[in-house]
Amino acid sequence: MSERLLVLVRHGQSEWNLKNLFTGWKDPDLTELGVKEAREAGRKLKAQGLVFDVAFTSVLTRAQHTLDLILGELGQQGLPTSKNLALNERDYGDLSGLNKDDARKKWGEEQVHVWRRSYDVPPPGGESLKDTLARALPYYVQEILPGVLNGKRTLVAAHGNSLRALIMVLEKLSPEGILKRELATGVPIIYRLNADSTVASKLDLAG
Ligand SMILES: O=C(O)[C@@H](CO)OP(=O)(O)O
Repeated sequence: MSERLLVLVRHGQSEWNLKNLFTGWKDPDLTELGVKEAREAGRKLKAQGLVFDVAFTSVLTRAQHTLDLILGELGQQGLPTSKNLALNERDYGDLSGLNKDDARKKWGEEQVHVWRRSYDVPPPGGESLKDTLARALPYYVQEILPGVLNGKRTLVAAHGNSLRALIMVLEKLSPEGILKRELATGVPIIYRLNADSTVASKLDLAG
């Protein structure tokens, strides 16, 4: 049976993660720690004996830089890679660039939590997770999943919320279930899929 391998990894810490700013479609690069996290992710995947046939990422620097660093650790620079806006972080609209603690003071903890983690409530001028899923899921189903089911060992380096959208589908999470799901920066999650595209196994390389 061919290995239906799909690895998801959120980018390493970005300059705006460090400054606690809503980022969305803004395009900061990785911090030094983010670079280290990305390299460590590559080392962990290499230690698992993994080799990839194809990679996917967003059009944002922090995800592309993370992917490059991971592939460097794997000795797989130049791996065929698709870069697409469909995998971009959720657009935080009017909140982009604002400090998250300042936002909590202005609008309250609960409202900010709803904007950050709920399924269908968008931040002002931005995308809800549902909106993000509406662009990420078709891309996953049409561009990523067919290769995985045909045995192409696949690596996806993207963002906290675009990956939460995919994980909601992969792990069949409800809107309540996805509410409390967080993705650490630079921590690969290794999925192996069944022939019917459901999850056979999941390994989170945290710690
Ligand atoms: O600001 C953002 O774009 C995201 C990811 O960094 O933040 P949050 O985790 O609050 O959705």
